[in-house]
Amino acid sequence: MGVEVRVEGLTKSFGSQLIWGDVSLTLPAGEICVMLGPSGTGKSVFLKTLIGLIKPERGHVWIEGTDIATCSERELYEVRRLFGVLFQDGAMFGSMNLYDNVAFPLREHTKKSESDIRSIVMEKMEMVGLVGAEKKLPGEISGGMRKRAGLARALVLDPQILLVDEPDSGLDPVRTSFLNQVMIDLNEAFGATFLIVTHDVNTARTVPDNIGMLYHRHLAMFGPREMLLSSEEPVIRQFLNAQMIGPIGMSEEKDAEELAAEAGQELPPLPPIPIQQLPSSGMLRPTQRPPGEWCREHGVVPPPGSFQTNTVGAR
Ligand SMILES: Nc1ncnc2c1ncn2[C@@H]1O[C@H](COP(=O)(O)OP(=O)(O)OP(=O)(O)O)[C@@H](O)[C@H]1O
Repeated sequence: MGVEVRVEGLTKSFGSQLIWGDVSLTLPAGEICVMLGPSGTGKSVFLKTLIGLIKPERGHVWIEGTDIATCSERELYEVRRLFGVLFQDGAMFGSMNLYDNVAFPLREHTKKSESDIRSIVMEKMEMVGLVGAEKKLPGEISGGMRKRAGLARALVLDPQILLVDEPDSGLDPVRTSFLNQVMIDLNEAFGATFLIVTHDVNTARTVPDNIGMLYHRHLAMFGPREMLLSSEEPVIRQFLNAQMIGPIGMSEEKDAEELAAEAGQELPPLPPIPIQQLPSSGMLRPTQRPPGEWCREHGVVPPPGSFQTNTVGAR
């Protein structure tokens, strides 16, 4: 079972540049969360702060009673064992074949025998659909395969928390869908807590249990998927529906002139909320809520056509 990550009042600047301030949210144990936001809003900085690679000026990141933001190096080393991380480019060693890349954390951090290492590596390679590619070098395979190899490597130490930075960058929509399915199946199998940073609106709409969005140096919203997909909040509505009308412009925020030019323009209606993607087993994951449950519990009427199986992006 994954562990909860509780973020309280987190603030980070580089010099005089505030990246984001007063960010508070909880990644619930075992759930899949997605963090969205226009380019440059500090999503990668947020991931790095969660594993203590970047120190915030203020705030806390609580994991099993340890505050990553203020703990000692020794405590940090211990807590980091709970994490698996997939960086944007897969961060593979170019001169090592995939087998050795995936085996690397086991050889570095454990005293396991080579035969134990082999069985773990092959198990994870199978989970991400890479059996048969063990001898290939990272430069000889596609971007999608590199991401899956990175995922296999992030899993070998059985992490309780998995951080994934832009799994879809550079992938076509079909490969993105495959990778999403792999992550959902892994969440079902291991129950780790997932945080996925993405720009892909379809991924954000169909994969996670919760969605957050960083915008304009703060956390604009964080909550259950159905809450954000039914939200009328302009920034959330514009981003999750990939629309041009709204407060977000090319340079993050539109200026007064741009906003005035849009005054009176009618916003398109909210599109239907798709069904959340299921694991390959076809059963709900342990932390997955039935379609429409959040809306019913909160008296929210979802947009017409919501939760019908034929919605684009749903299975
Ligand atoms: N180590 C650093 N020192 C100084 N500034 C940094 C550092 N790391 C990131 N930044 C700045 O922080 C801001 C946020 O960067 P970050 O990469 O987190 O954005 P992002 O939301 O992940 O963007 P994208 O979606 O384009 O990947 C950028 O302006 C970046 O230049």
